[in-house]
Amino acid sequence: MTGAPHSGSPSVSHSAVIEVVDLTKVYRGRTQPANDHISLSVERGQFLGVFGPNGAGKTTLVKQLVGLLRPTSGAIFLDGRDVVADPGSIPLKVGYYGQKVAALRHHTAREVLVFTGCLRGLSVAEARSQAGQVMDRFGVGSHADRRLSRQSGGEQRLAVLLSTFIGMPEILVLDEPTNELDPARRREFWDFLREYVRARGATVVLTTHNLTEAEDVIDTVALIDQGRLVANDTLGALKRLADDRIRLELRLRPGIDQGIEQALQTMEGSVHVQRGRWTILAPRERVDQLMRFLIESIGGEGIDDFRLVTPSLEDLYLQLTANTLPQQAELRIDRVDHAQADH
Ligand SMILES: Nc1ncnc2c1ncn2[C@@H]1O[C@H](COP(=O)(O)OP(=O)(O)OP(=O)(O)O)[C@@H](O)[C@H]1O
Repeated sequence: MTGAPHSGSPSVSHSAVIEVVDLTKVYRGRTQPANDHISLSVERGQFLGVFGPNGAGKTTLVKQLVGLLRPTSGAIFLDGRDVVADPGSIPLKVGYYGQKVAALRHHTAREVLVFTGCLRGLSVAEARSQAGQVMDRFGVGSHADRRLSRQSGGEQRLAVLLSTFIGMPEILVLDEPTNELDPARRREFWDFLREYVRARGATVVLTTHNLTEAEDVIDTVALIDQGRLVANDTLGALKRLADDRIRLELRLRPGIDQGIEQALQTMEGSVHVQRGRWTILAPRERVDQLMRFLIESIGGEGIDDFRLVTPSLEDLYLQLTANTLPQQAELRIDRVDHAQADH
């Protein structure tokens, strides 16, 4: 991806809780920067989603935000304080969840939560009370007093993830928080996070590959590709920039596809077929006509399943990272049959 990032606001703001200024990180022994001149800001109460392909530089960025990695050049300010020169206040202000839990394996879930609370200035009684509440909510109760090393991967991560919230820090930096959580706990986590942010007025920076779930909570997007910030704006602004066509997803009963394929070619808009699933992108004003056409030519009984959706964060992501992920860049192509292209 080339060119300046799309941004609707100045990249650095003086009212920001987090300011990243021209940040570059080159790991020892590497020539390619993992973060390449990144500047962005996060306002108080804002929820920033940081996205990008594997190896794009997301973890490198968030580790520098919380003082765990030293920038090669550039600066980071938390509430106006230079993170590199003055790292002392970070643990009090920031709840950080990283991807590794190894160091805590010999402690129980409850200990991890209570220790964290005490480090953030709570009394033992208050830390115990907050730990009990959050563990009850996530059903940790039965294994709260077992060492993490004797718990499953998901249970270990959940305990460490929940410790992020103890002491109610005003800034959260969460690196892939829902990895390894089962679907019910993932849903519970997003609900909990939304409530926390509302109640605390918290500022959040979150990385995830789960764009569909993140879309419901984020305000702004930072898209990183090969170390560079390629897009930074509100979710709405970026989606409008990407595509404002409506997407019709359709699954037809076997044998129907052949009959309508030719007819669909005559329609305006993009058609994408993936192993029996049709995706049709149409301008908003043509959706009525498209639906009528499908019902008339196929009949309701020929349609197994369908949904009409506006472009998602995932569509936006695939479009903006199209240069890195060429096989997924179907949005602007008029007709691609992935079932054939895959072979
Ligand atoms: N300790 C390290 N030493 C050298 N290179 C590293 C180190 N950690 C990460 N890298 C490299 O820096 C780049 C960015 O890595 P980073 O972990 O920040 O990516 P990411 O966007 O978080 O990826 P993922 O989505 O896979 O977690 C990658 O090329 C990675 O191989």
